Amino acid sequence: MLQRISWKPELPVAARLRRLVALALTSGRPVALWRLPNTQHARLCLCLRTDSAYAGLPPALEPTAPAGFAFFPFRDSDHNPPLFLPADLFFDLAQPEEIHVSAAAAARLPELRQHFAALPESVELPWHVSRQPEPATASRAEYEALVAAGVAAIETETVRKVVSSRAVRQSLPAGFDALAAFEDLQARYPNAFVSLVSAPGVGTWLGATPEVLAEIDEQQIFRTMALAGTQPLLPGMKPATAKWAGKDLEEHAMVARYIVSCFKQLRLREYDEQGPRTVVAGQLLHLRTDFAVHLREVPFPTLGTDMLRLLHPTPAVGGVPKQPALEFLRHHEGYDRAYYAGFLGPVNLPETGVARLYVNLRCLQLRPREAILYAGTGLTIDSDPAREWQETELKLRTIGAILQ
Ligand SMILES: C=C(O[C@H]1C=CC=C(C(=O)O)[C@@H]1O)C(=O)O
Repeated sequence: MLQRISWKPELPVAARLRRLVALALTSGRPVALWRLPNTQHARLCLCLRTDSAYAGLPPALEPTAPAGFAFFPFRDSDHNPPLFLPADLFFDLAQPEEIHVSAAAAARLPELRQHFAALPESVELPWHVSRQPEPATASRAEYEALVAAGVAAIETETVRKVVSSRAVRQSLPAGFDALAAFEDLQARYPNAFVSLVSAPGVGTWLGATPEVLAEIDEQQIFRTMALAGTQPLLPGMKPATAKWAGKDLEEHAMVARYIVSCFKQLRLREYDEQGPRTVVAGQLLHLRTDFAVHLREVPFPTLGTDMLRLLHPTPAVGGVPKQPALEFLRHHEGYDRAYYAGFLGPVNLPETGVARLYVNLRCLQLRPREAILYAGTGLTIDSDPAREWQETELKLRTIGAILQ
């Protein structure tokens, strides 16, 4: 249980946010900031017990599970530890005069207040930097060869779909400020889940993702979505009348069928399926099918937890069948995705029983002088290497916009 306390009400909100982030970073602790889609205010979760932030299994989504923020890699490895930041301090910019603290934080309040007060006004934010080497970045020819290898694997029926991806390194513009970039992302992409996560051993990640992985809302409705199929949103275009190629429809259908197969594994028939329909994500259009289960109407209290563990990674970021597709990526992709295409979001924070986990797409990793941007594309038998390269270029623009 978190308790509310008054916290420096005289400080302007932006200054208070910056200083709370500084409180975490200057003491080597992890911190997560996020803004839910179609909401106004960001939230912050700060964890005082750094050792307890490293998780094993994906988080439980039941109301009895700890309150905190999950940040999971695409695949489990010692290099990219899964994180669950138990909420010791929670700050909601909608209620800026107070913060919520855990019992552990309440016991250390004098020390925290002192540290906070001692921070200089224009404190430098020492963002965490990943200890992993910079990932290899594919040239156009290398990426097209990867796509061709993916198509060949589909032709030989090793896989039916695989999502290839690449990383790009870009210098940071002079005076780049991650908190200002987080604000910029919120303004640019009101319907995205916008995040800024910084943790020891993990580094610092910024993103604006359109894809829900597993959500339980205030009405106790479990939701997930199939999001796949991409085209640019051109000026004057009406999303509802967008035409889709067979390749996009097929790529999308494989994700939707996979979600249905997860429900089937759990022997759950009472799900609602809507779509596919065209949705806007920044300057892109995607095909989306929404799935919902009314948890109050099915005797399945662990559905969210079980679905999360079955879903990740979905064929929107991995492939079909799952294991051969992941093997293909391990052998051919040629770089470490780290937290790109992993998942992130709050669990029981602040509302008990509400969890919102998203796929970490349209994201970048921050290094001292550069950013590493990530993007991928779903391949089917009809994929054309040049078009898939172009699609990664388009997807990179979403997060790349904050580096201009
Ligand atoms: C893998 C990514 O997007 C996924 C989500 C939507 C559309 C996708 C596609 O059309 O390929 C991808 O499955 C990415 O943005 O890096």
